[in-house]
Amino acid sequence: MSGEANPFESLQSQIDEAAVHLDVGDDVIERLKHPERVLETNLTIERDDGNLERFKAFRSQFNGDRGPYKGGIRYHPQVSRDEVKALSGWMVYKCATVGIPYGGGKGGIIIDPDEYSEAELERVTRAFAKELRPMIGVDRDIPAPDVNTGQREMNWIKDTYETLENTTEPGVITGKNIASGGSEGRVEATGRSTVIAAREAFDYLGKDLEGATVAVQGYGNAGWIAAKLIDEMGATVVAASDSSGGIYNPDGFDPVAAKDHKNETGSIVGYEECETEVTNEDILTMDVDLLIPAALENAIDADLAEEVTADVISEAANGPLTPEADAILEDKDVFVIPDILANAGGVTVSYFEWVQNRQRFHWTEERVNAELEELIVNAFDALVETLEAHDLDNPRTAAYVVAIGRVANAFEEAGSFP
Ligand SMILES: NC(=O)C1=CN([C@@H]2O[C@H](COP(=O)(O)OP(=O)(O)OC[C@H]3O[C@@H](n4cnc5c(N)ncnc54)[C@H](O)[C@@H]3O)[C@@H](O)[C@H]2O)C=CC1
Ligand SMILES: O=C(O)CCC(=O)C(=O)O
Repeated sequence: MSGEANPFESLQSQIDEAAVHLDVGDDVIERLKHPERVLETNLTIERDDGNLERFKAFRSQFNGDRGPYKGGIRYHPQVSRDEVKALSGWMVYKCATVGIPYGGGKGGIIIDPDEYSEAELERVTRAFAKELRPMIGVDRDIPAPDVNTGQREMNWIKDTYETLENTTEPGVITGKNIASGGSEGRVEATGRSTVIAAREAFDYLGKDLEGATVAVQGYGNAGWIAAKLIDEMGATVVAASDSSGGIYNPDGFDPVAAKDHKNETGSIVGYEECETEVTNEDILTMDVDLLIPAALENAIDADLAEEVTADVISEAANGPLTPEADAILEDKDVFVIPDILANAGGVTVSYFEWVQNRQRFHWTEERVNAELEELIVNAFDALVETLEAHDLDNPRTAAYVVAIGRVANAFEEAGSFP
């Protein structure tokens, strides 16, 4: 977590903003602002040099009213209990926004994966999977990738779970590689929904995506795929950054070649098509039509928000704006597609993966992408309908109005259990 804002408090204020537009009791809203439970655990593994090292890890199960808890696992030095709580809450409202039958969860380990060998990371991951085993399950809680985790870690968790449970249950985790039961299109899904949502927003605002300029903060799974796909849609990616710095070419550059450069050198910085190096702040305040923050929370605070010049922001990252920044951008008429819709492609295709695992069946990539497209477009339409029906200015508030309504409805319909 970067910056000063506490993401859990940001989540709660986003819920409060929407709650005033809903006919849901304060007691129910209060329930929807806190996780049901949080596991805090310590993982001790043997380093390659024979010494032991301890890592703190978390799994937050925020709300299960609409289905099993669902959400990724993050490896990062700045993981914290409150960050994991916030991320798990955003999962609840994300799944409700796109209408998939899940609640929300999220996990994380306080670790910088760059400092450890692959064998050490496998031991840490398997130790975490052992701790998670009693609380996860195909109908209970289904983890997935997030920052610094991917197919490799998901495969290890699946294998540990199945070994300890003496079963084969690939649907206990999503984001696996294809051979281990993964879905076509999952790797691309987060970036794909980010650009589908952006395309819909441009259409809604009467703006042309063809030739529109784009800046992307963060060039990992979500960011680089968004850059590649928006380029394929006819927009021009002029700037991008990763944790080492940023690159800029006013005429645009090839996002795939920039990714190749990152794969070869560890960073996009130095990519030859972009002679100009820029800071992350430059990227976020650049005069572009579309800004895609795809790194971490709190990337844009109030001060930076004053400087933002993009017309549309599509939030690939979770929680990239502080609440103060959100309010400033609303005043400036920047159309912000909230994370709980823009990046919902990841969990949506995770849902498709889980469905395929349960069916013991494999969908084509065409089918995955077509079903994803339909769900994201429908969710965008519901957001716009709510925005207009409630005369709201902030698309995030509209998304929360839709999502909280659905979660509260599921809770109230379930009745009370003594
Ligand atoms: N992987 C997924 O399926 C999903 C990811 N997300 C969100 O997308 C965001 C990015 O996640 P991934 O792409 O999966 O992670 P990743 O680990 O693949 O990539 C993260 C990228 O952000 C960059 N970065 C980190 N700090 C930065 C900084 N201060 N400035 C600029 N770049 C910085 C890193 O260098 C890296 O390029 C996170 O907020 C995550 O929660 C959301 C939905 C699903
Ligand atoms: O694929 C999933 O289940 C969750 C992805 C995730 O962690 C997110 O959407 O933030």
